Amino acid sequence: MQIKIIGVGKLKEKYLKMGIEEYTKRLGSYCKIQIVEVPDEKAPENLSDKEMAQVKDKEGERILAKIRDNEYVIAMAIEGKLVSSEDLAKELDQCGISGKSSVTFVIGGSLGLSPSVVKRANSKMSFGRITLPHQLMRLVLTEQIYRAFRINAGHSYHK
Ligand SMILES: C[S@@+](CC[C@H](N)C(=O)[O-])C[C@H]1O[C@@H](n2cnc3c(N)ncnc32)[C@H](O)[C@@H]1O
Repeated sequence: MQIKIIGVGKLKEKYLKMGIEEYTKRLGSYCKIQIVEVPDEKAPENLSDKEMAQVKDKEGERILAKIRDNEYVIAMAIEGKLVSSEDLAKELDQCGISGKSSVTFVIGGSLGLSPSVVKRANSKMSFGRITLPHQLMRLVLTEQIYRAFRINAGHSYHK
């Protein structure tokens, strides 16, 4: 299976880079994993609603340009379907069984995802009603994907 994570902006913090590197290395035994970064738009505090929508739309266009037609897209969204680690494992397993071998997770920028990306997504997944910074979300998601593969393989790790 091919897993792609699309995120907005470059990772800044060393601890996040190190964590993501560790889990992508571990995931190498289970799938092909690719992290794709698209450039972010400047989003100062005082943007109007219209300007915020424009920022999200521009980032959204860049995200959509990285998604091929055959990819099963999971949009990460606070208001999406609440899932457990087992639910994520099941969704990935189901993708494998039904021949969807390219699964792409999309994480929005600081203002969230554009409606066009949400429309393209096959499902909308939430890790709880808390707001995680988008760069930390990349690390949490990488760990959860690793956990999901361990669960599906029946390997110890998940508690
Ligand atoms: C800082 S958050 C964006 C906050 C924005 N107000 C919103 O409602 O989307 C950046 C991105 O991280 C992801 N994210 C943050 N917390 C999440 C959560 N609890 N569950 C799923 N995705 C989350 C989403 O993809 C979101 O677009």
